[in-house]
Amino acid sequence: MTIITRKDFPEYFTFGVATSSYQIEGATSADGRGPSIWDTFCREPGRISDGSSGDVACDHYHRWEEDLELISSLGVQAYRFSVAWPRVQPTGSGDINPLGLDFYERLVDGMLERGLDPYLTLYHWDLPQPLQDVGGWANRDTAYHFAEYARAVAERLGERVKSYATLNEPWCSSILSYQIGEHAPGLRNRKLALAAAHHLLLGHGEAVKVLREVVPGAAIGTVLNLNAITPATSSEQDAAAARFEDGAFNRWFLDPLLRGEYPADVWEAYGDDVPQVQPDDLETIRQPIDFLGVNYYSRSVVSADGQQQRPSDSSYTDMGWEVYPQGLSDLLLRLKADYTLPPIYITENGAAYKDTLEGSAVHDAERVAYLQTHLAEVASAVRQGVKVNGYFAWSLMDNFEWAHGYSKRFGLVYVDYGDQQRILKDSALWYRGLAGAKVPEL
Ligand SMILES: N=[N+]=NCCCCNC(=O)[C@@H]1[C@H]2[C@H](O)[C@@H](O)[C@H](O)[C@@H](CO)[C@@H]12
Repeated sequence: MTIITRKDFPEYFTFGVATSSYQIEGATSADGRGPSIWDTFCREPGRISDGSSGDVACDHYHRWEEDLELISSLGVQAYRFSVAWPRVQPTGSGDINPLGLDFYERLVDGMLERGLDPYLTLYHWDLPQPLQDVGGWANRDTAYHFAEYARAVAERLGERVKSYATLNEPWCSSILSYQIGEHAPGLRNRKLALAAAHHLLLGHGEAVKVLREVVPGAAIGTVLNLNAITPATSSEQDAAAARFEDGAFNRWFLDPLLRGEYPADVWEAYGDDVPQVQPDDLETIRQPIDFLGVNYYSRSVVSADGQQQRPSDSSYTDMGWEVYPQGLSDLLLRLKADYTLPPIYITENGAAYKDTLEGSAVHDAERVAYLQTHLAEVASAVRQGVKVNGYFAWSLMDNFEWAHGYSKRFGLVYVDYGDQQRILKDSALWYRGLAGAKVPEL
């Protein structure tokens, strides 16, 4: 296995850890927070595999200082977190809740006091429920409400926040949520899903306009989950299926954002389900961004019969995702070849494994290997000329893993949900050795 060290990365490279509001904060009714679609979804029987919710999660809302100390102890330079829209604007429009903004102001100032760069995500899936009551992202108005929410956050936090990402993984917020139904609001309607995807992209564009006005000195971008996609065999049918999957999963978001157009082949295939696009929408969506966040976990091996293939010579994480580090460099080189790109951050990469607590240790060798091999691919892509400015491990700590509840652990830090103890896993110790290493004299 390639052993990587700090000198495999450029001097400017940022190492960080990432979380999201609904997955770690808990305190879902504290200080004026309104209900989100995930509060609703978790109460619907059968939606969450262990019947849990984010009501308590990692109790980060109350333990935020301890957690900032924990992040700082990992030697990272940056912390990627998200703001809960329902804390800031409980109904999703109209009145702003100052107590909600107070929490994030405390958090950001706490980061700065510890020398941590705040990387803020405005939307990591916790849509205020009142907006869903009138259609959610399938309703075009939500895009405009999102921009006003972005204004409220940026006006309070300003340029103390180094980096503002508008969305996290719009594919998940639309297709996984409105078509596949695995995530909140749990609908199964492709037309609504494609409308939601369009309005998420439109909301991104409207928010970029607002952020350019309010925080002109901050870096502004967005975050996509992207896969490397491989045909199962060399047959033309499988190659065509892989091309379509790439169009529907990757390009459906990359092309509007970076080229101002939807992929024509996929658009054609969607027929009457395609979204209603107003004349200026794509110009709004394609506004220049200062970075593109890429969340990479695995690759897709696609066959014409639609079956997800599981190559037998690969290993798999506890999510059943293939461990395929080369897919990350393949993806980055493909992005460089096919698009005019802003700098990239790997805003999420990590793995769930069945962790066991042994005294006060967790020997998560598989996760260490996963991180090492994927970071080696990032270093390789950088050597090949891809402008990658940083890497955020998913996740700082075990947390609420959406439809899997607390049954899947992605953290570098183990969370004992019984007493909320945080325990560094071997992967945290390993990551500290890399992220916290002195930058080599050039
Ligand atoms: N069917 N199906 N799905 C295939 C694609 C699912 C992709 N899921 C992600 O990327 C989510 C991202 C999220 O930001 C974070 O909040 C999640 O905790 C991690 C781990 O799950 C990843």
